[in-house]
Amino acid sequence: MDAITVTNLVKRYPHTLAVDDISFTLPQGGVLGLLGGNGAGKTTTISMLLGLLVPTSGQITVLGHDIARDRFKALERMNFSSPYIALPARLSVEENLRVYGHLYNVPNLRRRIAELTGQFHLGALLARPAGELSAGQKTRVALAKSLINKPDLLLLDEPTASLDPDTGDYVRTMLEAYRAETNAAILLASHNMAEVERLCDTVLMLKAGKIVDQGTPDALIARYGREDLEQVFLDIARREEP
Ligand SMILES: Nc1ncnc2c1ncn2[C@@H]1O[C@H](COP(=O)(O)OP(=O)(O)OP(=O)(O)O)[C@@H](O)[C@H]1O
Repeated sequence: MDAITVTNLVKRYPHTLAVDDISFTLPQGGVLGLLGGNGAGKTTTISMLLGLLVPTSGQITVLGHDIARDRFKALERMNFSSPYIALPARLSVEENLRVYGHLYNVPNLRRRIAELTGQFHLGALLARPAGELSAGQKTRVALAKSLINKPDLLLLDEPTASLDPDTGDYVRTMLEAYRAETNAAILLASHNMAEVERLCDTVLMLKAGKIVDQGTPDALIARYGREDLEQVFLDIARREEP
């Protein structure tokens, strides 16, 4: 079964066509990269996949459930991390993980929190209010929260944006291991092309809300005659669209 099927999705704001008739699928176990410059429509697309924003038109099916009618059935099997959605600031890191764990009805929550504390090196942060953490520390907590219910689908908006190179590399290794262990599907919006090349098996290039190219990172690099995805991204960003 596909983890995500999006058909003719449109989101129109009063002054902007943020998502302009896009269609794609993400198979279970796949990792899909959503790429595009600032304002291309990545966050809007992710918000619609989560059911936080209502599409102007189009259909979204997540883990077999129509998001317009049945989103709570899908939401319990998915999770997300985004720098744009803050964790409750006054709760400690541990309280945050506990609250989210209860929201998702996680069995053996104490053990799950201990596992994530180890994986994300959160031991020294557990007692601190989430609002007092540095950007990179918040990102690590948000990623731990995103795995609390062992989701079958993980939506990640800029998952490593504020992490130092060492921690970013560690987190990428963890995401690869999580996918390999669980066959989860991952949708990743990122401006880090090396990260996308490493993690994603398929990439969608968005520009002004439209999919202007797509393929595996290797196929795109070959098609544009380039050496890496960063150069492909620049070619696409700088060309005039018809
Ligand atoms: N709440 C809103 N009201 C009006 N327009 C919006 C709103 N949210 C986003 N937009 C517009 O929709 C377009 C897509 O924005 P979106 O945040 O999805 O882009 P993005 O690809 O995630 O960009 P970035 O890389 O900068 O995060 C932009 O032109 C933006 O100005």
